[in-house]
Amino acid sequence: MSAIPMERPVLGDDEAAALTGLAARVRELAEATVLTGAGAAEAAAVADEIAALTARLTAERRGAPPFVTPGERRMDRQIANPVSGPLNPFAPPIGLDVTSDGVVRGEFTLGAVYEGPPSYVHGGVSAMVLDQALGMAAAATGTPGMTATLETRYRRPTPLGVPLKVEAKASRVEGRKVYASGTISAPDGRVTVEATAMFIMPQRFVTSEY
Ligand SMILES: CCCCCCCCCCCCCCCC(=O)SCCNC(=O)CCNC(=O)[C@H](O)C(C)(C)COP(=O)(O)OP(=O)(O)OC[C@H]1O[C@@H](n2cnc3c(N)ncnc32)[C@H](O)[C@@H]1OP(=O)(O)O
Repeated sequence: MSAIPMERPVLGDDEAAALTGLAARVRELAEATVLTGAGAAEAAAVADEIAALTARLTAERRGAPPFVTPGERRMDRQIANPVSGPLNPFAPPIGLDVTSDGVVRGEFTLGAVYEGPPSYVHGGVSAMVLDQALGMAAAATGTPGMTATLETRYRRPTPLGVPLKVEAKASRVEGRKVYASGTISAPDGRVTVEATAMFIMPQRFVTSEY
Protein backbone atom coordinates (compact mmCIF):
# COMPACT_ATOMS: atom_id res chain seq x y z
CA MET A 1 0.00 0.00 0.00
CA SER A 2 1.39 3.40 -0.97
CA ALA A 3 0.23 6.97 -0.42
CA ILE A 4 -2.66 8.01 -2.70
CA PRO A 5 -1.79 11.02 -4.89
CA MET A 6 -4.11 14.07 -5.28
CA GLU A 7 -4.10 14.07 -9.09
CA ARG A 8 -7.00 12.08 -10.57
CA PRO A 9 -8.04 10.71 -13.92
CA VAL A 10 -11.58 11.80 -14.87
CA LEU A 11 -13.87 9.05 -16.16
CA GLY A 12 -16.08 9.44 -19.21
CA ASP A 13 -19.78 8.55 -18.92
CA ASP A 14 -19.46 5.03 -20.39
CA GLU A 15 -16.52 4.07 -18.20
CA ALA A 16 -18.23 5.50 -15.09
CA ALA A 17 -21.40 3.53 -15.87
CA ALA A 18 -19.45 0.29 -16.39
CA LEU A 19 -17.39 0.71 -13.22
CA THR A 20 -20.37 1.67 -11.04
CA GLY A 21 -22.14 -1.43 -12.41
CA LEU A 22 -19.10 -3.47 -11.36
CA ALA A 23 -19.18 -1.89 -7.88
CA ALA A 24 -22.88 -2.79 -7.53
CA ARG A 25 -22.06 -6.45 -8.23
CA VAL A 26 -19.20 -6.38 -5.69
CA ARG A 27 -21.56 -4.85 -3.12
CA GLU A 28 -23.94 -7.77 -3.68
CA LEU A 29 -20.97 -10.10 -3.31
CA ALA A 30 -20.09 -8.59 0.08
CA GLU A 31 -23.64 -9.15 1.35
CA ALA A 32 -23.69 -12.66 -0.12
CA THR A 33 -20.40 -13.36 1.69
CA VAL A 34 -21.65 -12.45 5.16
CA LEU A 35 -24.97 -14.27 4.64
CA THR A 36 -23.95 -17.36 2.69
CA GLY A 37 -24.61 -20.80 4.06
CA ALA A 38 -22.12 -22.37 1.66
CA GLY A 39 -20.03 -25.12 3.14
CA ALA A 40 -16.24 -24.97 3.53
CA ALA A 41 -15.42 -26.57 0.16
CA GLU A 42 -17.82 -24.33 -1.78
CA ALA A 43 -16.58 -21.22 0.06
CA ALA A 44 -12.95 -22.14 -0.77
CA ALA A 45 -13.84 -22.72 -4.44
CA VAL A 46 -15.63 -19.36 -4.70
CA ALA A 47 -12.67 -17.66 -2.97
CA ASP A 48 -10.36 -18.99 -5.71
CA GLU A 49 -12.66 -17.66 -8.44
CA ILE A 50 -12.82 -14.25 -6.77
CA ALA A 51 -9.02 -14.15 -6.44
CA ALA A 52 -8.82 -14.72 -10.20
CA LEU A 53 -11.29 -11.88 -10.85
CA THR A 54 -9.33 -9.57 -8.54
CA ALA A 55 -6.16 -10.38 -10.49
CA ARG A 56 -7.97 -9.44 -13.73
CA LEU A 57 -9.00 -6.06 -12.35
CA THR A 58 -5.57 -5.41 -10.86
CA ALA A 59 -3.85 -5.99 -14.22
CA GLU A 60 -4.75 -2.37 -15.11
CA ARG A 61 -4.41 -0.51 -11.82
CA ARG A 62 -4.71 3.22 -11.12
CA GLY A 63 -2.75 4.95 -8.36
CA ALA A 64 -5.91 6.55 -6.94
CA PRO A 65 -9.70 6.40 -7.26
CA PRO A 66 -10.87 8.35 -10.33
CA PHE A 67 -13.19 11.35 -10.36
CA VAL A 68 -16.04 12.21 -12.70
CA THR A 69 -16.85 15.61 -14.12
CA PRO A 70 -19.01 17.24 -11.43
CA GLY A 71 -22.50 18.50 -12.14
CA GLU A 72 -23.57 21.59 -10.26
CA ARG A 73 -21.53 20.65 -7.21
CA ARG A 74 -17.79 20.10 -7.13
CA MET A 75 -18.22 17.62 -4.27
CA ASP A 76 -20.10 15.25 -6.64
CA ARG A 77 -16.92 14.41 -8.53
CA GLN A 78 -15.70 11.89 -5.90
CA ILE A 79 -17.62 8.83 -7.09
CA ALA A 80 -15.54 6.52 -4.91
CA ASN A 81 -16.66 8.29 -1.69
CA PRO A 82 -17.28 5.60 0.99
CA VAL A 83 -20.76 6.93 1.88
CA SER A 84 -22.29 8.26 -1.33
CA GLY A 85 -19.98 7.01 -4.08
CA PRO A 86 -21.54 4.53 -6.51
CA LEU A 87 -18.04 3.42 -7.56
CA ASN A 88 -17.20 2.29 -4.02
CA PRO A 89 -18.50 -1.21 -3.11
CA PHE A 90 -18.04 -0.31 0.57
CA ALA A 91 -20.56 2.57 0.20
CA PRO A 92 -24.29 1.70 0.59
CA PRO A 93 -24.29 4.08 -1.56
CA ILE A 94 -26.47 6.87 -0.16
CA GLY A 95 -27.85 9.45 -2.61
CA LEU A 96 -27.67 12.81 -0.83
CA ASP A 97 -29.55 15.78 -2.26
CA VAL A 98 -28.84 19.39 -1.35
CA THR A 99 -31.84 21.73 -1.48
CA SER A 100 -31.55 25.35 -2.57
CA ASP A 101 -31.70 26.38 1.09
CA GLY A 102 -28.75 24.14 1.98
CA VAL A 103 -30.56 21.18 3.59
CA VAL A 104 -28.96 17.80 2.82
CA ARG A 105 -31.36 14.84 2.69
CA GLY A 106 -31.04 11.17 1.88
CA GLU A 107 -33.01 7.94 2.24
CA PHE A 108 -31.18 4.68 2.59
CA THR A 109 -31.36 1.12 3.87
CA LEU A 110 -28.36 -0.59 5.45
CA GLY A 111 -27.94 -4.35 5.14
CA ALA A 112 -26.09 -7.03 7.05
CA VAL A 113 -22.57 -5.82 6.16
CA TYR A 114 -23.15 -2.71 8.32
CA GLU A 115 -24.22 -4.60 11.44
CA GLY A 116 -22.91 -3.54 14.84
CA PRO A 117 -25.04 -4.98 17.67
CA PRO A 118 -27.13 -7.86 16.28
CA SER A 119 -29.87 -6.46 13.96
CA TYR A 120 -28.73 -2.84 14.39
CA VAL A 121 -26.45 -0.46 12.50
CA HIS A 122 -22.84 -0.14 13.71
CA GLY A 123 -22.40 3.21 15.50
CA GLY A 124 -19.29 4.03 13.49
CA VAL A 125 -21.27 3.58 10.28
CA SER A 126 -23.97 5.98 11.54
CA ALA A 127 -21.22 8.49 12.42
CA MET A 128 -19.73 8.11 8.93
CA VAL A 129 -23.10 8.75 7.27
CA LEU A 130 -23.63 11.83 9.43
CA ASP A 131 -20.07 13.09 8.82
CA GLN A 132 -20.75 12.98 5.08
CA ALA A 133 -24.19 14.62 5.29
CA LEU A 134 -23.03 17.37 7.66
CA GLY A 135 -19.88 17.87 5.56
CA MET A 136 -21.99 18.36 2.44
CA ALA A 137 -24.22 20.82 4.32
CA ALA A 138 -21.07 22.72 5.33
CA ALA A 139 -19.79 22.69 1.73
CA ALA A 140 -23.18 23.98 0.54
CA THR A 141 -22.45 27.25 2.40
CA GLY A 142 -19.61 27.84 -0.06
CA THR A 143 -16.94 27.05 2.56
CA PRO A 144 -16.08 23.34 2.22
CA GLY A 145 -13.95 22.01 5.03
CA MET A 146 -12.44 19.02 6.75
CA THR A 147 -14.10 17.59 9.85
CA ALA A 148 -12.48 19.16 12.92
CA THR A 149 -15.05 17.87 15.43
CA LEU A 150 -17.94 15.42 15.18
CA GLU A 151 -20.15 14.62 18.16
CA THR A 152 -22.76 11.88 17.90
CA ARG A 153 -25.55 11.11 20.37
CA TYR A 154 -27.07 7.67 19.97
CA ARG A 155 -30.64 8.09 21.22
CA ARG A 156 -31.91 4.62 20.30
CA PRO A 157 -30.66 1.72 18.18
CA THR A 158 -30.79 2.23 14.39
CA PRO A 159 -32.40 -0.77 12.70
CA LEU A 160 -30.90 -2.60 9.73
CA GLY A 161 -32.97 -3.53 6.70
CA VAL A 162 -35.53 -0.71 6.90
CA PRO A 163 -35.64 2.69 5.15
CA LEU A 164 -33.80 5.35 7.15
CA LYS A 165 -33.57 9.11 6.64
CA VAL A 166 -30.60 11.38 7.13
CA GLU A 167 -30.91 15.16 7.22
CA ALA A 168 -28.32 17.87 7.85
CA LYS A 169 -27.94 21.64 7.74
CA ALA A 170 -25.25 24.19 8.47
CA SER A 171 -26.11 26.60 11.26
CA ARG A 172 -23.36 29.19 10.96
CA VAL A 173 -20.12 30.14 9.23
CA GLU A 174 -17.32 31.86 11.12
CA GLY A 175 -14.44 32.58 8.78
CA ARG A 176 -12.97 29.19 7.78
CA LYS A 177 -15.17 27.32 10.30
CA VAL A 178 -18.64 25.98 9.52
CA TYR A 179 -20.95 24.49 12.16
CA ALA A 180 -23.59 21.92 11.16
CA SER A 181 -26.02 19.49 12.73
CA GLY A 182 -28.13 16.58 11.58
CA THR A 183 -30.01 13.41 12.39
CA ILE A 184 -30.72 9.86 11.29
CA SER A 185 -34.33 8.75 11.76
CA ALA A 186 -36.14 5.42 11.68
CA PRO A 187 -39.29 4.69 9.61
CA ASP A 188 -41.53 5.67 12.56
CA GLY A 189 -40.00 9.18 12.35
CA ARG A 190 -38.14 8.87 15.64
CA VAL A 191 -34.56 10.17 15.68
CA THR A 192 -32.03 7.42 16.41
CA VAL A 193 -28.81 9.45 16.11
CA GLU A 194 -28.10 13.18 16.40
CA ALA A 195 -24.83 14.83 15.41
CA THR A 196 -23.15 18.21 15.55
CA ALA A 197 -19.91 18.98 13.80
CA MET A 198 -17.45 21.73 12.97
CA PHE A 199 -15.66 21.78 9.62
CA ILE A 200 -12.59 23.89 8.86
CA MET A 201 -11.42 24.97 5.44
CA PRO A 202 -7.69 24.16 5.82
CA GLN A 203 -5.43 27.19 5.70
CA ARG A 204 -3.45 25.53 2.90
CA PHE A 205 -6.56 25.49 0.67
CA VAL A 206 -7.38 29.15 1.21
CA THR A 207 -4.44 30.18 -0.92
CA SER A 208 -4.32 27.20 -3.31
CA GLU A 209 -7.18 25.72 -5.32
CA TYR A 210 -8.88 22.72 -3.68
C1 LIG B 1 -11.23 22.47 0.99
C2 LIG B 1 -11.19 21.17 1.85
C3 LIG B 1 -11.67 20.00 1.30
C4 LIG B 1 -12.62 19.26 2.08
C5 LIG B 1 -13.56 18.38 1.20
C6 LIG B 1 -14.88 18.98 1.15
C7 LIG B 1 -15.84 18.10 0.39
C8 LIG B 1 -17.26 18.31 0.91
C9 LIG B 1 -18.15 17.23 0.63
C10 LIG B 1 -17.78 15.92 1.24
C11 LIG B 1 -18.09 15.91 2.73
C12 LIG B 1 -17.08 14.94 3.36
C13 LIG B 1 -17.27 14.98 4.83
C14 LIG B 1 -16.10 14.18 5.47
C15 LIG B 1 -14.95 15.07 5.66
C16 LIG B 1 -13.79 14.31 6.28
O1 LIG B 1 -13.90 13.15 6.53
S1 LIG B 1 -12.36 15.17 6.57
C17 LIG B 1 -11.34 13.91 7.32
C18 LIG B 1 -11.31 13.98 8.82
N1 LIG B 1 -10.73 15.24 9.26
C19 LIG B 1 -9.39 15.41 9.20
O2 LIG B 1 -8.61 14.56 8.86
C20 LIG B 1 -8.93 16.77 9.64
C21 LIG B 1 -7.52 16.71 10.19
N2 LIG B 1 -7.15 18.04 10.70
C22 LIG B 1 -6.63 18.97 9.84
O3 LIG B 1 -6.34 18.72 8.68
C23 LIG B 1 -6.43 20.33 10.42
O4 LIG B 1 -6.24 20.23 11.79
C24 LIG B 1 -7.66 21.27 10.15
C25 LIG B 1 -8.94 20.76 10.85
C26 LIG B 1 -7.91 21.36 8.64
C27 LIG B 1 -7.36 22.64 10.68
O5 LIG B 1 -6.08 22.97 10.20
P1 LIG B 1 -5.65 24.49 9.92
O6 LIG B 1 -6.34 25.05 8.75
O7 LIG B 1 -4.16 24.50 9.87
O8 LIG B 1 -6.22 25.18 11.21
P2 LIG B 1 -5.49 26.15 12.22
O9 LIG B 1 -5.04 27.36 11.43
O10 LIG B 1 -4.49 25.44 13.06
O11 LIG B 1 -6.70 26.51 13.20
C28 LIG B 1 -7.76 27.33 12.75
C29 LIG B 1 -8.73 27.45 13.89
O12 LIG B 1 -9.44 26.22 14.07
C30 LIG B 1 -9.22 25.67 15.38
N3 LIG B 1 -9.09 24.24 15.25
C31 LIG B 1 -8.23 23.58 14.45
N4 LIG B 1 -8.46 22.24 14.53
C32 LIG B 1 -9.46 22.08 15.43
C33 LIG B 1 -10.14 20.95 15.93
N5 LIG B 1 -9.86 19.72 15.53
N6 LIG B 1 -11.13 21.16 16.83
C34 LIG B 1 -11.45 22.39 17.23
N7 LIG B 1 -10.84 23.52 16.77
C35 LIG B 1 -9.86 23.35 15.88
C36 LIG B 1 -7.94 26.36 15.86
O13 LIG B 1 -7.89 26.41 17.25
C37 LIG B 1 -8.09 27.74 15.23
O14 LIG B 1 -9.04 28.46 15.98
P3 LIG B 1 -8.97 30.06 16.10
O15 LIG B 1 -7.62 30.38 16.62
O16 LIG B 1 -9.18 30.61 14.72
O17 LIG B 1 -10.09 30.42 17.04
